[in-house]
Amino acid sequence: MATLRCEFSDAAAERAFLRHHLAMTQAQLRVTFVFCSLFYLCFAATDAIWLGYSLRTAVLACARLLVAVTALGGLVLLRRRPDSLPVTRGVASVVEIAGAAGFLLIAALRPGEFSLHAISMSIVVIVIYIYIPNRLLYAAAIAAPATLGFIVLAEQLGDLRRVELATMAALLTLTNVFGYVAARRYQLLLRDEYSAQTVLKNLSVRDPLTGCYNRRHLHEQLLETEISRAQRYRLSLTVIMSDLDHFKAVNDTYGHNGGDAVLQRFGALLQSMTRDSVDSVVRYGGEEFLLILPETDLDGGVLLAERLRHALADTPVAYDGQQIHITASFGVASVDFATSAHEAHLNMIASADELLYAAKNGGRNRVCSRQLV
Ligand SMILES: Nc1nc2c(ncn2[C@@H]2O[C@H](COP(=O)(O)OP(=O)(O)OP(=O)(O)O)[C@@H](O)[C@H]2O)c(=O)[nH]1
Repeated sequence: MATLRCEFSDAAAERAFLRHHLAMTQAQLRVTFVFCSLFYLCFAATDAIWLGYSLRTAVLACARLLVAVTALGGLVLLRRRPDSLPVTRGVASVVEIAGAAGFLLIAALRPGEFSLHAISMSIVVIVIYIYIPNRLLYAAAIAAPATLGFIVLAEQLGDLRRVELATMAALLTLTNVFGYVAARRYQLLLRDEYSAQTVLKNLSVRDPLTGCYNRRHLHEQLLETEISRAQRYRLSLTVIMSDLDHFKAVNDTYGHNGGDAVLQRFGALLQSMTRDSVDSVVRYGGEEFLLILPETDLDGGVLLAERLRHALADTPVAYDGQQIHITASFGVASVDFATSAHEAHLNMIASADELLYAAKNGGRNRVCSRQLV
């Protein structure tokens, strides 16, 4: 975790976290924007009371309207781009900047009430840090300069004694510090909770030895999701069933830990040579692994299986100062949902299993494949 930013150090993990919370973030932004618009608009009444109906009141009304319009424009953008992280972040930052700038203008045009403005400035700072969900760094980069600008305005335009000004500056600095600390704690809490959820989820869907998906996850979700997607878009889907050759002999020669090391290496190889977040690697049985390859035709599946076969056969597994030579056999079954019969996919895994055993019977360390029609 990056301490100051309070974000995951790993950019992919941070993105996944933000995606996970995107709907909640947008809902919070919507409520906040409506509230902030009302807040700015309602206080137009106090402008009229303090300044009467003058040009200044009209300028103030425009400034308030501008903040409200920016916030409402943000609402429209969020509705149009509900899946976009950059848009969500950008909208949050722009509304924060507009709110802070609008408030400074209001304070400058009503210079007689800087003590009251200081209270409102504290609220603005807290809203920026905590109420509007945004990157902590962005919030700090907006709230701190806005506070400084406010103190300069108070010094230039406000009718304040030195001691009053110093107290105001100290209180507003503290508001920033507390706002930052509170926001940081909240961000930490959200990320801790997300990490715990991810660990639990991983425990329930992954095999602890190899980190590959487990068979339960395959049957509960993976397979159905990929088949429905391929059916809907009339795409190809390929599965590869693979099994280490003479694995029992590895266990007998190097012990169970040696066998485990080979399984881990094979699992890692399968994961590293397939596409992240697209292909799925499942530990199907003891030394049997299943690969699900969306948008891949038979030729692509065979090419990958051959690459995997060579990679495993060419690189012995290092274990306890020894080199374990191992090979694997592969069965590749593919369905083209644009052309195949309606029920062709029903026996995909069974077909890949049959092809795997054909490869075993054919002498092992080989690939057998078939297009299912
Ligand atoms: N170390 C270890 N061994 C396992 C694990 N799961 C299954 N096995 C072993 O894997 C071996 C599988 O042996 P067999 O089914 O005879 O297959 P094989 O020796 O690979 O022979 P072929 O598949 O015909 O090439 C058995 O000895 C199992 O005990 C595991 O998690 N760790």
